[in-house]
Amino acid sequence: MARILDGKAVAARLRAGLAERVAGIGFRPGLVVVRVGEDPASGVYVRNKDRAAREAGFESRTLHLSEDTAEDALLREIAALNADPAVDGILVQLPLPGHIRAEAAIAAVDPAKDVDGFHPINAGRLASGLPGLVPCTPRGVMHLLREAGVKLRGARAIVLGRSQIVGRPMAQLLLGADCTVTMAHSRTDDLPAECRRADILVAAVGRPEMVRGGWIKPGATVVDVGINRLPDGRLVGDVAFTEAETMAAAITPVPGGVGPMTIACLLENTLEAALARRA
Ligand SMILES: Nc1nc(=O)c2c([nH]1)NC[C@@H]1CN(c3ccc(C(=O)N[C@@H](CCC(=O)O)C(=O)O)cc3)C=[N+]21
Repeated sequence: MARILDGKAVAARLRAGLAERVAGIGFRPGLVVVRVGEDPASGVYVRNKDRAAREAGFESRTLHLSEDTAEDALLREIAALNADPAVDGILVQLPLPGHIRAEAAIAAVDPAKDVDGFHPINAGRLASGLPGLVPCTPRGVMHLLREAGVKLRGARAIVLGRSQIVGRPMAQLLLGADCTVTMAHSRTDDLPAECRRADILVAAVGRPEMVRGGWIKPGATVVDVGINRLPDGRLVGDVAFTEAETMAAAITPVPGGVGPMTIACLLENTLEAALARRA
C-alpha cells in the first residue's frame, strides 16, 4: 500500500517557515488577487489564499470586479497595481469571463509581480533555465517530491497534460531536476503504456479518475494535480486513488495533496518577489 504524501502537512510547515521569515523583514509583503465575475470554484480558492496569507503576516486583498468588466478596464486596473509600490504580487484569477482574453491580462502583469509565473517572460525564463517566478502548482509538486525523498536524478517522469499553468512548467522543473521527462496529452498513443514506464507520474488533465491502477508502474510515485467535483458532490483527482494506492509506493490524496501546496507556494513567490523588488 502506498505511502500518502500529506500536502496539507507539508504546506503548513512551509507556511510556518514563511511566517517566520516575514516576521524578520520589517514589512508585510503585499498580495492582490484580481477576480472578475463569479466563477464559483474560484471563491473557495480566493478565500483559502486570503486566510493563509494573513496568517503568515502578508498583506492580502481581493480586487473583485463585476462580470461585465471590459478588457481594457481590467488592463487599467492591472497597470495601477503594477505602479503601486505596496503591491508585491498580483494574481489574476482564472478563468476570466469569455469576453476577456486571458493572455492579454496575463501579459499586462509586471513580470516582477507575476506571482503565478504565467507571464511569457517568466515562462521563457523557466524554459531557458534562468531564475524567475515559477508557477505555484508545479513548484509545490517539486517541494512535495523533495520532502518525500523521491529520487529525481535519472528517474523517468511523465506529465499528463500540457497546460501553460501546470503541465509545461511541471515538465521544465522535472527536467531541471535531471528527470527523463515525457509530456503526454490527449493525443498521445497508448497512454497507459507510456504511464507504466514512469517512476514519477504527474496527472494534470482535469478528467476525474482517468488514471487507473493498471497504468501505474509498481513502486512509482503518483502526484495528482486534478481537483474534480463529481455530480454527487465528491471531490476526486485525475487518478483513481483506491486502485492506484495498491500499485504506487507514494501518492498524493485529493483533497489534501497538491492543492494546499499551491497556496503555500503562492506565498513563497510573493515573499520572493517582495525581496527581489527591494534588493
Ligand atoms: N491565476 C490563477 N492561479 C491559480 O493558482 C488558480 C487560478 N487562477 N484559478 C483556480 C485554480 C485552482 N486553484 C486551487 C488552489 C488550491 C486549492 C486547494 O487548496 N485545494 C484544497 C481544498 C479543496 C476543496 O476542499 O475544495 C485541497 O486540494 O486540499 C484548490 C484550487 C488555484 N488556481
